[in-house]
Amino acid sequence: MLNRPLRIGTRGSPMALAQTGMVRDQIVAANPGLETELVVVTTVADKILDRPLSEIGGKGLFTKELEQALFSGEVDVAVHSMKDVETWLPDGLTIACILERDDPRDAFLSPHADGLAGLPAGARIGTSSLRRGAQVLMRRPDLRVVPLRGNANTRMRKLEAGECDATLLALAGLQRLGLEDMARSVLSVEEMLPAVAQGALGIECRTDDAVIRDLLAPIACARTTIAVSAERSLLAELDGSCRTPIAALAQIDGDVLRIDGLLFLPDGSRHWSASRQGPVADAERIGQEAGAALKAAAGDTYTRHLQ
Ligand SMILES: NCc1[nH]cc(CCC(=O)O)c1CC(=O)O
Repeated sequence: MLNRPLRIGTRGSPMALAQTGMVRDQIVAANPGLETELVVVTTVADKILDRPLSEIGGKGLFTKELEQALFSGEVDVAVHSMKDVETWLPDGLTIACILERDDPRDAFLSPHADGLAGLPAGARIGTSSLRRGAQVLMRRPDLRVVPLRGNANTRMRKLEAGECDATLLALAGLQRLGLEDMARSVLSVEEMLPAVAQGALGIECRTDDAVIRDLLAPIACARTTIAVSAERSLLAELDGSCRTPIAALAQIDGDVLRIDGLLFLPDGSRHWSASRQGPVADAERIGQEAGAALKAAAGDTYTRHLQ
């Protein structure tokens, strides 16, 4: 047991604060009497709002400052959207706990249509996500993708102001903000395969901090941990840079895990898909094989344009 308040590090965006509050409630419910303190840490992703993150480059744009706060002891745990956690963590830190996944799908927001199919040719989809942009263009090459950055609230404001005709946001994020009514529809995973780990929250801590790990263990979700490990193995195999549009979703049915992955050229003109399934116990290997299959399918194009 910890005889002082648990210091919980979080980004300061409305979505980050909402989800960290939910995680804190779960930690306290599992550890009655534990006191907590939120520590808001500003990351590069919160500071640079006028350029796509894929252009800013570098790894860990959402996580680096939180990880520094973990190393310095300023915080004991950091709450992340697993989607924002880089493929390889720094030595000494670990994701000690992944919580039960929320809906991994993307929501469609637009004053003009109920879904992608309802948009007229030339309509502008606002997104700075290479994955969403490439996937939209793959299905509707007649649409235009325009950059749209900022947190979810900012993006909705820009949509209302007419900077674009439609946008896509993670449904889980909208739900955590209590704004799921803003969604005109939810895109099926066949129409828009989600990002690796979308909808899953994780808690990072110092690897050797056994006291903290014991506090977190009871709220971990085994199924989500397995699904996310398969998806992250796919990502690791592709060694994705932030210029690489990749989508992947692992789903568990009984003892069987199935993973679907997609790799695209950013303009959606080409794509490669791979699916694998097998026993849940082999999650990492299945993810890795699907990643290897994607890489092999893309061949030269991968080495030249995507790596
Ligand atoms: N890139 C920012 C980000 N990181 C995680 C989510 C959504 C919430 C989640 O996946 O847990 C979002 C916003 C979005 O994509 O709409």
